[in-house]
Amino acid sequence: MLVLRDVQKTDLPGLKRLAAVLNTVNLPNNEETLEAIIDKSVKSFAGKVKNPFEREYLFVLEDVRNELIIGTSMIIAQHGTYESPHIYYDVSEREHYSATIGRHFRHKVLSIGYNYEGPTEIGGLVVDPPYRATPDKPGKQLSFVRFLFMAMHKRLFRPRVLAELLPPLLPDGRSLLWEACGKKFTGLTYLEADRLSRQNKEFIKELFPSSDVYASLFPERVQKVLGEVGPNTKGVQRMLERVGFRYVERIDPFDGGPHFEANLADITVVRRYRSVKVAEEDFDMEGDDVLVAFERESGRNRFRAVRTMARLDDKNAYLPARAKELLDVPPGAKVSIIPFE
Ligand SMILES: NC(=[NH2+])NCCC[C@H](N)C(=O)O
Repeated sequence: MLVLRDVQKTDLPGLKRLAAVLNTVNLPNNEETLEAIIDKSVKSFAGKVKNPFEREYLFVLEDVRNELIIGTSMIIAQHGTYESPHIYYDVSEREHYSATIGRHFRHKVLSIGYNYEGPTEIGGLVVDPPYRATPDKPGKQLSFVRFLFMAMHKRLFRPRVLAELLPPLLPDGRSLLWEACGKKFTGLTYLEADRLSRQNKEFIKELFPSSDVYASLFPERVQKVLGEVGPNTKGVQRMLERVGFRYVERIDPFDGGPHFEANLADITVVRRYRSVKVAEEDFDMEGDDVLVAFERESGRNRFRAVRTMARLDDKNAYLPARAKELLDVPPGAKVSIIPFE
C-alpha cells in the first residue's frame, strides 16, 4: 500500500534515487537543490516560514512495503513575488485588414507579462516509471493530495491555482520555441536558461523583447507547439480539466508550455471536501473511493494521507483498519476527505 506524506530530511537518498532515474526539470538531479527543496518544505509544513505565501510544500508517495519513494508533487503557495515575478506570454489574436488590396490576416501575438502577486502553483509531479499506470494511480494520488491539503488550509493559499504544463520537447531536450525565440535574445541554451531562471529572472526581463512578438514570424512547426502539452503530459491535462482547470491563453515564455488555472474554491474535489471524525468501528462494505488525510499538531511527519474505500455519514468516517494504521489515527480524531474519482 501507498502512503502520501510531507517530505522528511531523511528522504534525501530516496529523492536522489528518483531524480536519477527520471532526469526531469520537475525533480532536479542535484543534491544541493534537493536539500534546499526538502529544507524549505520541512519549514513550511512546520509553519516556520512566517509568511504563508513564501511556503513551498513537497509531498512524497511512499511504497510502505519496501519504503521506496516512488513519486513527488509540490505546492508553491505563491508563484510570483515582488522580488521574483511570475513571467509568461499572453497569447492573443490580432486582425489586420487592408481595404485597398483586400487582404485580411489573423495573427497570433505573444505579449510578455509579469505577476508580482501571483497565484498558488501546483507542480513538481513525478512518478517512478515502473509504478505509472498501475491500479493504485500514483500520479493521480500525488496530484489530488495537493487539492486535499489546500482544501484543509484555504487561507494559506491564493484564490487562483496555476499549473504550468510541460510542452513537447525535441528528443535531445531542446525546445522548438526556445530555438526560434529565447535563444536569439539570451545567447543561452534552453537547459541553461531553464536552470538559471530558478534563481534569477532578471535576465529574462532585461533581454526578452518588451514589445509584442508575432508568432507568424516563426516556422510553422514552432507555431504548432505553442500552448501544446507533451505526450507524457496529456493525462495530467485531462485530469486537471476534469476537476475544473482551464487553459488561460498564457504560455511559458521559454518553451510555449500552456498555463492552466482554476479558482481554488471551484475545484470540484475542493468543493466536496469534508472534515469528519474517525468512527470506532471499521469500514464494512459499501463505500466510496476517497483520499483521507490526518494531520498532527507537532513532531516530524505531520501530514499523512492514503487512498482508500470509506463510508461517510454526517459526522463519521468508517475506515478500513489498514488505512487507520497507515494514517496512525486514533478513533474520534478528525480526518479530512476528498473524493478520488
Ligand atoms: N521554463 C522556464 N524556466 N520558464 C521561465 C520562467 C517562467 C515561469 N513562469 C516563471 O516566472 O518562473
